[in-house]
Amino acid sequence: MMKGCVYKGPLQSMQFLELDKYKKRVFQVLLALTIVSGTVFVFFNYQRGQSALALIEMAIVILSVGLMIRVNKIRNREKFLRIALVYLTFFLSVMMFAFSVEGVSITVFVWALGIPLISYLLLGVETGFIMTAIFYSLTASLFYRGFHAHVSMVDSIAYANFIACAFVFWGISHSYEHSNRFAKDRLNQLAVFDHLTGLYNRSMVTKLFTKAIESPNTHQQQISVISFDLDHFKNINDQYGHAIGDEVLQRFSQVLMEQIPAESSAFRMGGEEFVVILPTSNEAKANNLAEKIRKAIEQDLIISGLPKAFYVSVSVGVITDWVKSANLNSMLKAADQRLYQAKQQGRNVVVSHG
Ligand SMILES: Nc1nc2c(ncn2[C@@H]2O[C@H](COP(=O)(O)OP(=O)(O)OP(=O)(O)O)[C@@H](O)[C@H]2O)c(=O)[nH]1
Repeated sequence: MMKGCVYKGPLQSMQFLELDKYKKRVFQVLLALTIVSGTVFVFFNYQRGQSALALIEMAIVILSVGLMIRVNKIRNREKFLRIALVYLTFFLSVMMFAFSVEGVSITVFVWALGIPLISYLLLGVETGFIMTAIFYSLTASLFYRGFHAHVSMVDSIAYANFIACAFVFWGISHSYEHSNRFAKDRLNQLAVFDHLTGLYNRSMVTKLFTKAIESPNTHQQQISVISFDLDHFKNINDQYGHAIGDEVLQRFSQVLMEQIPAESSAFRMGGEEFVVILPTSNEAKANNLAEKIRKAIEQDLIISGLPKAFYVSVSVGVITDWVKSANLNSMLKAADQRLYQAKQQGRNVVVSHG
């Protein structure tokens, strides 16, 4: 079985992880809650003579209003995470300041339970973990500094409950964000790659073709589309079963990945049909590549579990066009017509004219 296929297409440079909409929503909710509760606390703290705290709270309310107006326009994931990190650091520092104010009620520490929740939901697993570790440690030291002298007054069971609760909140936030990321990665994978062969799936053709022709300095160049269709594949399934048929598809995909150059991409279009997009190409280059792949497949294909090697061949259609006039649909259509001619000519051939 083929494992760990190396993708040669321009995957690395593509931003698949679009800005998580839910993180944006969490941020908006946090901002809204900060504006409402912050305004209440500004009045409350001003009334009881805590003007320094009231002033800092007012600053965070104003900052939150500003961000609330801007946050919807942020499209870039990294930028969003940077802003969220700076905001949350400021927000949690204000919380720490509130914990350290002289004469503060012990109940104010209950707000610390929200630290892992907002850190993980906004910033993800790694940064969420670091933020929680830092601000939980600060909370613990501020609690110790303010209350250790009166610790006999504190109900020790309530104290233990609070600590246990803090760790439960941390653990749940961590595992939730972790499984959420796993599910998101899996979804991205399913949306992009064919599950059997690991090649790009059909839905990626338009995206990667557009990316190839829109790359800088390609305007004066040519691009090729190569269509492949395994010959008499139905016979393989009928003769050896679908599992062996699947293995042939995987082995062919492996050959494709080994042969195509780094800047190109390979797709499984469905069944036993494959396409390669070859940027910065010309007719000779595309033809040579198609021939090389056809010959590589023509060799004995050794499949595990079978008593002897058997032959597999592929028919190929090639089309090359100038990038400035290239159109994906017409190129795919032309490559398929040539592929059809290859089948008509008896299979196991490359057709690049006609
Ligand atoms: N094992 C396996 N078979 C598949 C898969 N998808 C499609 N097929 C089979 O691929 C076969 C395609 O057969 P045909 O379209 O008749 O083509 P062919 O036998 O290759 O004949 P030519 O293309 O004319 O050479 C069918 O038997 C499908 O069931 C798959 O994922 N796994």
